[in-house]
Amino acid sequence: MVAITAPSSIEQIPLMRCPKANAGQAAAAIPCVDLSAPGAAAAVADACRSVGFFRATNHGVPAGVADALESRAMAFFALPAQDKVDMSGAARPLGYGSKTIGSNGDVGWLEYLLLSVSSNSVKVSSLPPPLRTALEEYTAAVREVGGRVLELIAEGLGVDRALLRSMVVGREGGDELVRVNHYPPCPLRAPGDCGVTGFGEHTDPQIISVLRSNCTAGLQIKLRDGRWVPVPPDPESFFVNVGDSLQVLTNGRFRSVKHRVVAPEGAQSRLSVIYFGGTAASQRIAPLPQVMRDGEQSLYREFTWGEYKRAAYKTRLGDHRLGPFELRAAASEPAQGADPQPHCSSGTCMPQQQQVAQVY
Ligand SMILES: C=C1C[C@]23C[C@@]1(O)CC[C@H]2[C@@]12CC[C@H](O)[C@@](C)(C(=O)O1)[C@H]2[C@@H]3C(=O)O
Ligand SMILES: O=C(O)CCC(=O)C(=O)O
Ligand SMILES: [Fe+2]
Repeated sequence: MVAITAPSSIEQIPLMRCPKANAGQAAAAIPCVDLSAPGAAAAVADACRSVGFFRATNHGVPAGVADALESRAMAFFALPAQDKVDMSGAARPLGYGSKTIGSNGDVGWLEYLLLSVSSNSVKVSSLPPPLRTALEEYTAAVREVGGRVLELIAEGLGVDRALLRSMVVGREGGDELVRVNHYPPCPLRAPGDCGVTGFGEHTDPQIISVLRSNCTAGLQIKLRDGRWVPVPPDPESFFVNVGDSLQVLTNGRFRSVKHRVVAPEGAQSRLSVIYFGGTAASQRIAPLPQVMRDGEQSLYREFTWGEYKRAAYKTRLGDHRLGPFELRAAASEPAQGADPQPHCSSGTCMPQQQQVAQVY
């Protein structure tokens, strides 16, 4: 057993190895879409089909809105651990969390706030008022970006422009979340070619996710050919990813992208804010009839967002959550979900589970 002592509010977490991604390929692999350009709908649909992820520019959100949230959030995370819990409640799953993600044993080198933001009220009573205000302003702005992207996706798919947006934005009983993740600099070093896991590989269960980060790198996405590439940070852009629900709504034409975060090795923290656009619990998640070709069968059995969310929250982060809902082998990925050690070139890495058990 190796004792790891780390400074600051994050004391000890199991060391998990997060293989380094292929930096050389990043820029070319990540589509960039100017949301205000005439061809934006086709470009968004292309990006969702090919990668399931893109960088969005010309989104119309003033820099000050995100900057204000960033500074308020950093001030919050600098508070003593007990104050953060007292102000937000311990994550179950909403609230303040540190090192644990979800309730099924996942850990990462991070602390976070996970909030429900439907109808634009941040439902945590005792957050510092300036943070609450910054969160509400940011949420209103990022929701608009999400809504615009959903309109563009609908247009790109050739379905009614309002169809997807109305499942998420302003939807009665809708399920929108905002997550603020803080990854402090990590003093630990994983052996071989690996970093320390900030947030383990996973797909997002919702329809879409819209992410904004500060200048500190760490996010990686998995391309369709299996390669992991780092996402160069760009605080002026938003990064959009396809969630599991959109994969189903398009009958697999768009694929929810696997992504993960490696903890920062330098002196700077990573701060990311993600808006998750989910729908109402009663909403049926099934391929949109307008996208289906004649005679095309659904790849998934019928379910509602409520059913999927309940099932998803019983899974581990890296599990293939859509697996139990798939009807045909064609739609499936390896049943075990996360690769044991997908791309560690040193060849010395072990499956995460064993690492957790072994290294403390
Ligand atoms: C391990 C888990 C954390 C998560 C719920 C889950 O059981 C599986 C999905 C995870 C995820 C990933 C995307 C979002 O960050 C999140 C809020 C979500 O909706 O699904 C998290 C969940 C969480 O942190 O509670
Ligand atoms: O923090 C990040 O950059 C990504 C986090 C993430 O994927 C998530 O919270 O679901
Ligand atoms: Fe995610």
